[in-house]
Amino acid sequence: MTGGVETQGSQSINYATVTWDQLHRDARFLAAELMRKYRPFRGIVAITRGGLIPAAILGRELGCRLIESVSVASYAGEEGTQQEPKLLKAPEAAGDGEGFLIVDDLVDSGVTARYVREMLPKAVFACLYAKPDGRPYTDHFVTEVPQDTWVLFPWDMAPQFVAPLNRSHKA
Ligand SMILES: O=P(O)(O)OC[C@H]1O[C@H](OP(=O)(O)OP(=O)(O)O)[C@H](O)[C@@H]1O
Ligand SMILES: Nc1nc2[nH]cnc2c(=O)[nH]1
Ligand SMILES: [Mg+2]
Repeated sequence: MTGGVETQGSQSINYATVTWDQLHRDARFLAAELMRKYRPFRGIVAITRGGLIPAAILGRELGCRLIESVSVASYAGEEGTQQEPKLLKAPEAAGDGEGFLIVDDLVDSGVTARYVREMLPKAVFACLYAKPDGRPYTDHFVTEVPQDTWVLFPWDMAPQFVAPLNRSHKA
C-alpha cells in the first residue's frame, strides 16, 4: 500500500493506494490464513461490488466454486445520521451462513459488514483491509488502514500522463 495526501482547498485527504499486484498478494495471504484455520468452505458470499474480485481470487486459492453474492447499497439517512444499508439482492444459496465465507474488500465504519453478518450469523467474515471502526465486524483481514484514510483500489484508478518536473514548474 502506498500512502499519499491530496489537498482540496483547505482540506487534505489521506489516500492509501492499492495496486493490482498488491491486492492479489494480499488476497493470497488471506487465503493461506483461511486454509490454515478452517475446513474447506461450502461456498463464498461476495459483497458486491468491492468483494467480487477478492472473492474470485479466494475461490481459486481455496478450491471453492460456489460463489453467491449479496448486494447492499448504503443510503445516507437524515442529516447527521449513520448511513442506512438497503438490501438489493439476498444471498439465498447461503442459508444461515453455515460453512460459508463472506468476503468484502474492506470494512470502514463496519455498517455493511454488520448488516450482512446479521443475515448470515454462522458465516466467517474476511476482508483485505480494515479501518479501526470496522475491525470488530471482521474475523480476518490483512492490513489495517487509519480511519481518516481513503483506500484507492485498482479499479478506482487509471494511469495518466504526468509532466516531467522541469516542465511542470514555471520560473
Ligand atoms: O464499513 P462500511 O462503512 O460499510 O464501508 C465498507 C463498504 O463500503 C464499500 O462499498 P460501497 O458501499 O462503497 O459499494 P461498492 O462495493 O459497490 O463500491 C466497500 O466495498 C465496503 O463494502
Ligand atoms: N474505495 C473505497 N471505498 C470505501 N467505502 C468505504 N470506505 C472506503 C474506502 O476507504 N475506499
Ligand atoms: Mg462494497
